[in-house]
Amino acid sequence: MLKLNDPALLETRAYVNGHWIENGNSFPVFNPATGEKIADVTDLGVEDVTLAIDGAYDAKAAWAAKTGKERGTILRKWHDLMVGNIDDLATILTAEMGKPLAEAKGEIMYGASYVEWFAEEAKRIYGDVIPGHQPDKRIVVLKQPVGVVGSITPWNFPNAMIARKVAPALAVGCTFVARPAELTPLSALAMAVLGERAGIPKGVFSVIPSSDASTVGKELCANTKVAKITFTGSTRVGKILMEQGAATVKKVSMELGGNAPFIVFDDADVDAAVEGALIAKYRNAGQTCVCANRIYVQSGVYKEFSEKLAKRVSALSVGDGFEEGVAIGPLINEAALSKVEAHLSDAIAKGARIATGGNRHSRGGTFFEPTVVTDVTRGMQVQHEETFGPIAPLFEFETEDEAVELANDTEFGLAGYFYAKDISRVWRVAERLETGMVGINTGLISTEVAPFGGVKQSGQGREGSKYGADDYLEIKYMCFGEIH
Ligand SMILES: NC(=O)C1=CN([C@@H]2O[C@H](COP(=O)(O)OP(=O)(O)OC[C@H]3O[C@@H](n4cnc5c(N)ncnc54)[C@H](OP(=O)(O)O)[C@@H]3O)[C@@H](O)[C@H]2O)C=CC1
Ligand SMILES: O=C(O)[C@H](O)CS(=O)(=O)O
Repeated sequence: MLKLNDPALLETRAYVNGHWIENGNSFPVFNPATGEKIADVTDLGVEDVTLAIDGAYDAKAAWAAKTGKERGTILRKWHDLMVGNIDDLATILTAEMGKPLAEAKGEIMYGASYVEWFAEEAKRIYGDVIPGHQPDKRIVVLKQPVGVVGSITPWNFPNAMIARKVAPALAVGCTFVARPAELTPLSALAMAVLGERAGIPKGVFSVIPSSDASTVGKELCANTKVAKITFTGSTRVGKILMEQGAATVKKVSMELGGNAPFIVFDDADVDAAVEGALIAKYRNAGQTCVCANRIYVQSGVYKEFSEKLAKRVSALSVGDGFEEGVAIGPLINEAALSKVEAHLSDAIAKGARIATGGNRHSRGGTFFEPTVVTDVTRGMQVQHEETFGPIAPLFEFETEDEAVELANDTEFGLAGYFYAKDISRVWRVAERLETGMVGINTGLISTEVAPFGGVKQSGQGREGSKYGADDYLEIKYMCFGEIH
């Protein structure tokens, strides 16, 4: 049993229209570090999903009629409760997802930062007044909430990925039905407990755990009361949802897969680049969409960088996220581990060499040694596929053009990183990278103040920043005639 200051935060019932419900069906949630079952969570069927959508639809008028300040005050209270319960929220998160407790606390603060940001933005959803096109005309543009939002999110950031969506949605007056990943529903349910305490009205925010993602997704996409689908996860599933949503012309926000290049130029600060690579690659054991998936190092610094990186990586501690000092937790499941091993064996078979790591960890289970692989070349899977694990594949390159061409040789375009000092090179490379986000001399770019999102097949829409509310708003143009 988890040791919580407030045991009520370990909620296993579904939260539908302000009611905590059980229906006799449940699915188990396991701790990936130990394999132990944490809890059995209510398993909702499509009829319950429809109930949640109906409730969100019925609640939207009154919620949108509140002032931005009134909605913002409730969101601010929600933020304060998340921060005030950070220890319990992080414990629940580490237990169900596996990341080290320090990273889990970081995620709680990161998720809460979106709630805080949009608590403030709620008062600033401005429209426009446009000079009329005829003497008697006056033109006004309103921004209005899209309505009911259906959300589907992944297991790797089970708090922040929901917070990054629900905060702007509620801030502008939308209502929200959240379906968390089957592997990690407890963080979402804890958010609902605190949302209820913060005063979010019944029906405005529901959490619908389910073991049947496909059926829930189909209902969210098909139900005409749902105005928008917001999704974070793989590009494969994002395409399914976009196709399913097309039948009712659903608005979509898609935060999809990544394949981030990390480029180290000859004029880089190599020590800084090593530190940047450590966080960009090994945060969440490499299970983030903005992880450095490919590391390109210019020949002049290749030996120094690869040796320094391998030395730092070999010292990373692997273990249960609750253990002091652990940097690398377990992978989420056996399938994730198999993908990591497949990418590694493919690279080795095609001539790559292991500089450190390369094996399942002696801890067993889904623990894997943080790994650095050198002599990686274009024909290997790690160049084109997202590994989603603690493997750093190093490619050597000669020229800037070669690096940019290699970096852009992917259907993905979420994040990209590079280290260089020459200011002209910095601008040239940053402008040429085909990504939605670029880290320059930094390996950590995620923040609520900036627009998070991708191009190409990494998705569409932006989350966070002054741009983040736009995804949840419609523009209405009003033309006043006969004004004399
Ligand atoms: N751009 C971004 O911000 C992020 C992108 N990702 C990407 O997602 C992948 C890893 O996450 P992962 O969770 O495995 O991705 P998936 O796309 O498999 O799952 C994401 C969510 O979609 C649900 N889902 C799966 N199939 C369907 C379906 N047919 N209809 C509706 N929902 C469905 C899953 O449910 P369930 O798990 O219960 O089956 C889960 O809740 C990687 O590619 C990663 O890059 C991940 C996080 C952030
Ligand atoms: O799910 C993810 O991978 C997150 O988007 C990564 S981040 O926002 O924490 O960088």
